[in-house]
Amino acid sequence: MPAKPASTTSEADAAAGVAELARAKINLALHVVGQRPDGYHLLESLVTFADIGDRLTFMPSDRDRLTISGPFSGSIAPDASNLVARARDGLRHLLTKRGLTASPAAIHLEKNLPVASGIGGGSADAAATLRGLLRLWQAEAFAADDMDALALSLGADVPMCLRERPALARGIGEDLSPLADLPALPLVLGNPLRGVSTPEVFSRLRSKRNPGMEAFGTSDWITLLSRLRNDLEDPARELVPEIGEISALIAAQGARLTRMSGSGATCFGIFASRAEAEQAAAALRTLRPDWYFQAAETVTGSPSSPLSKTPNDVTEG
Ligand SMILES: C[C@](O)(CO)[C@H](O)COP(=O)(O)OP(=O)(O)OC[C@H]1O[C@@H](n2ccc(N)nc2=O)[C@H](O)[C@@H]1O
Ligand SMILES: Nc1ncnc2c1ncn2[C@@H]1O[C@H](COP(=O)(O)OP(=O)(O)OP(=O)(O)O)[C@@H](O)[C@H]1O
Repeated sequence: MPAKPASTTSEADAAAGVAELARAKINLALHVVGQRPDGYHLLESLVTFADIGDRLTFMPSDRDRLTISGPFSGSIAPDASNLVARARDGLRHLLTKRGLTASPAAIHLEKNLPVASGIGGGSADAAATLRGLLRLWQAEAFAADDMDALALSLGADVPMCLRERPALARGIGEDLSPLADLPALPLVLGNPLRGVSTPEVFSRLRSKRNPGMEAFGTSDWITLLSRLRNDLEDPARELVPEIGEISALIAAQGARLTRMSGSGATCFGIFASRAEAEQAAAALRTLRPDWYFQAAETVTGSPSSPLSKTPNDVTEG
C-alpha cells in the first residue's frame, strides 16, 4: 500500500524526485565528561550546522542505485557500507514492517565535504537520506516517531543531523536541547585533507572525565565559546600535527575564535561577517592550495529565520 493516498502536490513532487542538502555539522565546543560501560563517551557539545554540505537527490527507479560525484567522491564507495545505503535499507526495513511500500530509488550523492573530517559528512548524508526518502515515499507521517532511534542506530551524530538546528547535545550526542538563541555565525572551515579516525581520537584521550559546561547566558557568544573547549583537539593534534598550523592560519586572517570541530581535523574560525569569511577563505586557498578552505554561515535556531525555511526542501523538477 502506498504511504499516502490522495493525489497532492507532494505526490507530484515525489514523482519528479526530491533533493536534500546534507549540512556540515560544526561542534562549536565539545567536552568529554564521562564514558559509558559500552565504551561510548558522554559528551556536552554545542553543535550547529552550516549552509554548505553534500547534496543528495532521490528519484523513483526500477532498482536501487547509488551514484557519487563531487570533489571527495573518490574517498568513499557507493556500496552497502555507505551510510546513505545503510540509511536507505534501515528506513525501508522499518516501513515494510508496517506494510508500507518503499519502492526502489536512484540516489545521487554529490560529495562536497572532506571525508572523516569531524564535520559529520557521513552522518549528514545518512540523515539527509532519511529525510529525502521519507519525502519520496510520502511516509513522513508514518515514521516520525521512529526516526530518532533509526538515526541513532546509524551513528551518534545522525539524530542531530536529522534536525540540522543549533543544539546542546548530551549523552553520546543524541540528547538534544535546541539553542534557539545562537546567531548565524560566519565561518571559515579548514582541513589539511588527512582523514582522522573518530575511535582512534577518542582512544587517545588522556582524561575521559573533564569539566562540563557551566550554565551559560547568551549575550555574547564569542566570550562564552572562548571559555569552552574541544577535548578531542589535543589527541587529534597528536595524529595530525597540521591542525595547529591550520588553526593558526585561520586566526591570522582575523578570526575572532578558532577551534577544531568533532574529532578533527577540520578547524573553524568565526569571522565578523560573511564577506570577511569569504575573503579569508580565498586568501587561505592561495596560501595553501593543497588544503581545503571554505567560507560558510551557520543556520539559526529560530523557525522564522529565512535560513530555516530554505535548507532541506529544494524540489528538483
Ligand atoms: C565526535 C562526534 O563527531 C561529535 O559530534 C561524534 O561523537 C561522533 O559521531 P559519529 O561519527 O556519528 O559516531 P559513531 O559512528 O556512532 O561512532 C564512531 C566511534 O566513535 C566513538 N564514539 C562516538 C561517539 C561518542 N559519543 N563516543 C564515542 O566513543 C566510538 O568509538 C564509536 O565506535
Ligand atoms: N556517505 C559517506 N560520507 C562520508 N563517509 C562515509 C559515508 N559512508 C560511509 N562513510 C565512512 O564513515 C567514516 C566517517 O566519515 P565522516 O565523513 O562521517 O567522518 P567525520 O566527519 O569525522 O564524522 P564525525 O564528525 O561524525 O565524527 C569514514 O571512514 C567513511 O569511510
